Amino acid sequence: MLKVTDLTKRFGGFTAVNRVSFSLEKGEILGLIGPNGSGKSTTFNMIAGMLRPTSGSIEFDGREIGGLPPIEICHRGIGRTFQIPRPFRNLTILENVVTAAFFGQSGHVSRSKAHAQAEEALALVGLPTDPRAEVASLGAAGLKKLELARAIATQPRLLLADESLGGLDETEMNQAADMLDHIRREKDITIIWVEHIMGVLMRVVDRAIVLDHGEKIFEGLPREVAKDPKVIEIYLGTEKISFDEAPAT
Ligand SMILES: Nc1ncnc2c1ncn2[C@@H]1O[C@H](COP(=O)(O)OP(=O)(O)OP(=O)(O)O)[C@@H](O)[C@H]1O
Repeated sequence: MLKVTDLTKRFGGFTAVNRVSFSLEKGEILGLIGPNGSGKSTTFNMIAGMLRPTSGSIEFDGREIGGLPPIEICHRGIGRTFQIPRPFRNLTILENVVTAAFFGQSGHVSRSKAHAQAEEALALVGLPTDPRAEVASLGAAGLKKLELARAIATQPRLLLADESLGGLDETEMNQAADMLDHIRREKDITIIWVEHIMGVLMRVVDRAIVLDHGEKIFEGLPREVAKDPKVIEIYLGTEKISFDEAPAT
């Protein structure tokens, strides 16, 4: 479904992402992890169209999408969440999601269809579909859910979830991880999940990729990540540490 080949991004003389390649099969959840500044968001932003790749290719369903504008990428079926939710605060929760359904899909979407899709997305993440429910009533966990609902409402086939658990407590993190898994099954969506909180992530993903200094240093099954010497050395430090106990970086 997605094939990334030799993807590279330079900011001036600094290489933030260096010849990263990976592919993704339909229905998978791929975890993209790595220390701060390792190039996760830059990779993400190139796939979502917020950044133009310096070189390399990004193929989605066999067609090159590298360098296309974000709205075009969204219309082709790639939805994304942002690390820091920025909903329209002067709109209700439902209106925020209807707006995403309305503008995030290619072709004409009727008001009633956008409305129905928004209600479905809100129900899927467990937020109220009550048309009066205000954004101001949401805490950190609720805002993350709204972010997810807005992305789902665009009817993506591939969802890019950017650090969706930051700022949540442990119970909320586990609920959010279960929710992503539920969404994948329910909506048949493929997911790339960028996350710092590895214990929770590893429970849900099918495969993980680890970036360090813009390079891919590991790709494999979640259970193999914690055993990989390069990952232990570069990502976790030399201290013996279990992934479930690993602190958020
Ligand atoms: N617009 C930019 N201009 C210059 N350097 C940038 C720019 N965006 C990112 N970088 C640099 O590229 C590197 C990779 O950043 P990126 O945000 O992709 O890392 P990350 O793994 O997502 O980190 P975090 O976990 O902190 O979000 C960092 O050193 C960052 O400072």
